[in-house]
Amino acid sequence: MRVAVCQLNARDDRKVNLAAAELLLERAAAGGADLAVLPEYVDYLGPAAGLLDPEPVDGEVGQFFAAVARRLGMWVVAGSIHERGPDPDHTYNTSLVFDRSGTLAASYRKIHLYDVEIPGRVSYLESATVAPGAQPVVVDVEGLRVGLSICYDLRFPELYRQLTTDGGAQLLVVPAAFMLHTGRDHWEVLLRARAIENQCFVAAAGQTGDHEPGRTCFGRSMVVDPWGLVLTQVPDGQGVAIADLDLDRLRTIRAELPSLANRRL
Ligand SMILES: O=C(O)CCC(=O)C(=O)O
Repeated sequence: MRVAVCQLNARDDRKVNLAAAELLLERAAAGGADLAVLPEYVDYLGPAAGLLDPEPVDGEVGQFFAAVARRLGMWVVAGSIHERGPDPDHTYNTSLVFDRSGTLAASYRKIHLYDVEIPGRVSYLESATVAPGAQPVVVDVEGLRVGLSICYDLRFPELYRQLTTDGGAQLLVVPAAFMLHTGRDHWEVLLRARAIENQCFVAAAGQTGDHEPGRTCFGRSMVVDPWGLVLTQVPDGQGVAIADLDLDRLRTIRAELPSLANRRL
């Protein structure tokens, strides 16, 4: 299984964002990727006032990614989009997974919402406009078990443990828009920790660069192997990085260092 992580700088224009995402997906497909992962909020990253009416998963944005997946014959994790929420004031932050025929194979609503106040650095109250999901999701991608998550979820190891032990995950995907302030110190450490402790591959696709209003994202999208080694990463700016997942290596690591089997509950 060949996996691509696509690093994007989404702005406040849905049409422009979708076109940029499509270009990155085309690069992933040209590189032979079977599965490509896009970042969180691939449809829109900008002032709340500029957000178009949020749609259901089969709205225009969903249909757009379905068509791209079908045209490229590639699995696509449309990182996350603004899904119509439970009331007019709240959306869901939802990841969509399309198979090679463009059929929606799974969707996952971000469970952990980013409500953080670091004076002078980060001020974010995601729960003011987003309703949380409640259901962890693992999807079968041609025999590969893929656990879904979004951005801030990365700080909650119990979610990934559940995806792995209950859901049988072998690959954990993390679409994100990690900010520069936290990302530069925490992003890679957290991704490698989730990979090591769950003995899973991790494919993490981040937003990069500046976004209105005043948000700068860290980027550094990467694929990590179950030993915690970074197989590939995207430098600053938009781009794609591709890695082959060797499932024999995953099985060997789990057999030789059986920390999942050695858990004491
Ligand atoms: O956890 C972090 O540091 C960043 C999380 C974030 O930006 C998000 O969930 O949108």
